[in-house]
Order: sequence, then structure tokens, then C-alpha cells
Amino acid sequence: MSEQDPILEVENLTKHFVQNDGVLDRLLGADKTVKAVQDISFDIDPGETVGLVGESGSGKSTTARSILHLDRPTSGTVTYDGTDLTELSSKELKRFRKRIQIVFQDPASSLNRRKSVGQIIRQPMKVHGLYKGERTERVEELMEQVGLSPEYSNRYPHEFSGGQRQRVGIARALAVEPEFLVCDEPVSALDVSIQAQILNLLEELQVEYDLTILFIAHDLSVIRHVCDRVAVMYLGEIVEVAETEQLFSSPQHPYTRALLEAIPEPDPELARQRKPLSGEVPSPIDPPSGCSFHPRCPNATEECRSVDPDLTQVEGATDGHAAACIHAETFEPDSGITLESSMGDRYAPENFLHADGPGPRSVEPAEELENTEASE
Ligand SMILES: Nc1ncnc2c1ncn2[C@@H]1O[C@H](COP(=O)(O)OP(=O)(O)OP(=O)(O)O)[C@@H](O)[C@H]1O
Repeated sequence: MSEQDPILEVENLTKHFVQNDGVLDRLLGADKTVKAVQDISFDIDPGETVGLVGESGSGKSTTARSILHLDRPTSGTVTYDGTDLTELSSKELKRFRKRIQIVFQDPASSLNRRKSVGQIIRQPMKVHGLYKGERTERVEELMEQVGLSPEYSNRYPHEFSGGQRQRVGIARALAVEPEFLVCDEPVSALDVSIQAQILNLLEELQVEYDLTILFIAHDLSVIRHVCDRVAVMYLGEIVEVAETEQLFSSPQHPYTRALLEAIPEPDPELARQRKPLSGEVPSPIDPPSGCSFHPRCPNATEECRSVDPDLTQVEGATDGHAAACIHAETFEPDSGITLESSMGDRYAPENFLHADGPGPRSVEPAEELENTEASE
């Protein structure tokens, strides 16, 4: 880890949503509180890529939106480069957003279908009053950087494949030269054959733009080849943090172990030994007592029903490897799960690095469309 000050410091961040099922609930005061994010803390150093991983509903997107203040946090602070974002007015926040941009999961819904891709990429420059008189050239430059031919700038999102639309989403995020990129499941909606290309592209652009990245995913095998450090989220809480290789070689929290077990294993013998996690993430309206993972945990004891381990109290929580589990130290150091032997590791270096050549290439819309499957 770098010895510089963190660029982003998230401290005791909490985001609750108030939900009611209609007018009657409102009148009766029967509002429910969705505890989407519960008192989480973590730092990101300049130039680092930190992964946030967890099942659907664990609070990853809400964390991202709260960091960007697209949703105002209920409590806690988000400090970016020494500025407490919770203190900023809406106008100051708008100015600030030039520095932090987001790439969304689903490029089909996050791009305005009535605008050409050129207009879409140009929009953030207009909002922030940048590149006046040079916007057309900047759009062309960005399209080339993300591997799209500028001659297609007048085409509309539906004329592109899913992978190409995500390239447009990335160009839009980079249009104002941000320092920090939040990538919210940027490849989850894409066909597997396209995922490595987009991850490659992000890796190249990270170097070019000197970016710090918060990378959100539910798939640990994506995280492994993209991130320096990982925070694992369950039901609104961070349950384990570690440098990436450490997390994979000696996961400490039973939930992290379960996520590793969930990675597909082609060898039937090894697949049989896997113990996939049963059940679903409980409702954040009424989370379980004690350790919130205890109802699904294979190692849970009576104590886990009442004791709620606080990650921030665990040694190494800010600069090393820490897990919020009272039994963490009793587990074997090695999980025995080898991703290298698994087809689940489709992002292994030989597949991942420069899967589509040494640099971003210009792709004809039709060419990549042919390579994508019906899922798009
Ligand atoms: N605006 C909202 N109002 C009420 N509840 C919400 C709202 N946004 C999110 N939630 C709830 O908060 C919890 C966390 O959702 P969130 O989208 O952050 O999880 P996630 O880990 O990003 O999952 P996914 O990958 O499915 O998006 C979920 O139970 C979700 O239903």
C-alpha cells in the first residue's frame, strides 16, 4: 500500500431508506426503515483499485451512490482529498462531481436512447463548461481512446452492441478528466467474451488518466485480476477487508469463503466438495440479531446470535487483513480453493491481459455485434 494520505476516506457511512407500502402505512406511521448501508468505513489510496464485492442486495450500489452523494448519506462522512463531501452545498457538489465519475452496470439503460453517442459523450463537458470550442475534437479523441471509431459519433446507442455501449459509458465518464472512477458492476451485463475486453480497457485507461477506482462486483473472479484490495459486503456491512491475494489465499470470514465456493468449478470431483451458500440475503428492514450472517453461516454458534463483531475494532481493519467474525482465527489459513484450476477464473492473466490486443482498437459496430450473444 502507498504511504500517501488516502484520496477517499469513508467513515461510519450509513444509508437508510424510509419505505411505506401506501397511504395507510403513512397515516398509521407504519414506515419501515431499509438499512441498506450500516456504519461502514474504508479508505482508498491514490491510484489504488479497491473492490467492493457481495451478493445482490448487500448494499454495494447504495455505498457508491452515497459516496457520490447521488443519495445523501443518513450519517457518517465521505472525505475526498481532504474535503468532507457531506458539508458541501448542492452547487459545490456539482462542481466536485467533475473529479469523481461513475460507470454504470447497464449501458442500455444508462445511456439516453434519444441522443447520439457523440451528444452523450459531449454532455458532461457542457454541464461542467469544459472544452468550449474543442468539444467535437474531444469527443473524437475519447471515442478513439475507448476503441470506437469516431465516424460513428452520430449513431444512437441501440445501433451498438452491449460492449460498445459500455465503451460509450466509459468515454462519457472520462470526458471531464476525472481523478476517481466508481465502476458499478461495469461488466455484469455483458457477454463473457466481451467482459475481458472492457476490463482491459479500464486497466489501460487507469494508467493513461492516473485514475483511482472503486470497482463494484458480485463476482470474485472479476475482482481478483482488477483490484489491489477488496472489501466484502454483507447486508449493509463490510465483513472482511484484505489485499486481494490475501483474501483469496486465506479468506477469514465464512461469507467470503462462501463467495469463493460459489465460483463455478468444472472438475466434477472438486465441484462436489464445494459447499455453496444456501438461502438469501435477509431483509435489511429486519436484519438478524448478533452477527447478521449467522442464520446462513456453517460455523455459527449460539454466541453468534447475540454478538455483533465490529470490523473497525479488529486489528488490521485499516491497513491489513481483518474479518468481522468471532471465529475467524480458528479457521485454517488456506481455503483450499484454487481459482487457477477453475474455469471460473476466466480472468486469469493469460485470458485477461490484452485479450483484444495491445491497445484499444477501433471496432466496427457490426463486427462486435457478431461476437455478442443473444443476452445482449
Ligand atoms: N431507493 C431505495 N429505497 C428503498 N430501498 C432501497 C433503495 N435503494 C436500495 N434499496 C435497498 O437497499 C438494499 C441494498 O441495495 P443495493 O442496490 O445497494 O445492493 P447491491 O449490493 O448493489 O445489489 P445489486 O447488485 O442487486 O444492485 C436492498 O435491499 C435494496 O432493495
